[in-house]
Amino acid sequence: MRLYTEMKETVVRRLTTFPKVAMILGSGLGYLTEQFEEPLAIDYREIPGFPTATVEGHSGRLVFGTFQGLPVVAMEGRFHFYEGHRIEDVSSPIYLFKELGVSNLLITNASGGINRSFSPGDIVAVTDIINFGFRNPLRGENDRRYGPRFPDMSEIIDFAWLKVLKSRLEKAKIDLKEGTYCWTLGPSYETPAEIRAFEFFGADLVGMSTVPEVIAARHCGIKLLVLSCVTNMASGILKEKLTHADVVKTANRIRPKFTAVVQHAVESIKETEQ
Ligand SMILES: O=P(O)(O)O[C@@H]1C[C@H](O)[C@@H](CO)O1
Ligand code: HPA
Repeated sequence: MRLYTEMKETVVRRLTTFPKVAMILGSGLGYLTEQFEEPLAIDYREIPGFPTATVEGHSGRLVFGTFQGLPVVAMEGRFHFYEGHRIEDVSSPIYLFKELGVSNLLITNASGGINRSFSPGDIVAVTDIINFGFRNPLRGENDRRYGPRFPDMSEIIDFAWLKVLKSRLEKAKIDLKEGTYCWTLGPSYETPAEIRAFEFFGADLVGMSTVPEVIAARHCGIKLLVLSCVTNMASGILKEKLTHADVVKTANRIRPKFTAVVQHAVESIKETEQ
């Protein structure tokens, strides 16, 4: 699509190395880019056709650099449908990554825990998704250069990548849970009745992002891993009020653990390629 080529051209003018790995950093998780060597930040407003990030905890920059010895790019802040973006704009960064030659994408988010065995501060590898946002970024004409009209969704993540990550984390004694993420539109948090319904349908986590990005990544064939930070128990479970300030606070509290898990996730890419 012309738009993605234009985005790429603008970005490429500033780059010396093309990224191999891309990351989307969820609410309060943008601090990860502090670990990048030789960082280069490009404001979303400089990229033609790129939406702007409006949510607190999402600073709105693409940060390039080296992380664990690999060339990477991270979105400090993502686009949510509830911000008023068109659904195809929410997923547009994925196609920019594809144009840049990215092979592996790590999507992260903050979420509410529905599964009672989860606690705030847990990190969960998302192994499946439920689209209760009822929007699909592939609606409209299909651009066959990126992928098929009807992409398969039977395995949303790269399980070989997850397997290596799990074995590394086990050795490092870092806990990683697994679960299904359910997307709701937001921006209001869910009601307790909605959470009971999502639980009935098999959801372990609830959040307001990620699913459009996953669909786009599957469409264009980028290897994917999804890590969710449980920032709170979902509505009604603990009888407490939910606030975005608390979401960002918990994401910050687990900074060392989250950073370590992402380091292992990127190291794992090297092992899956051996
Ligand atoms: O971008 P993510 O999914 O990490 O952010 C979550 C969902 C909402 O945007 C916000 C609610 O607190 O955090
Ligand atoms: N619901 C939806 N999105 C979220 C939540 C939640 O409980 N926590 C963080 N993002």
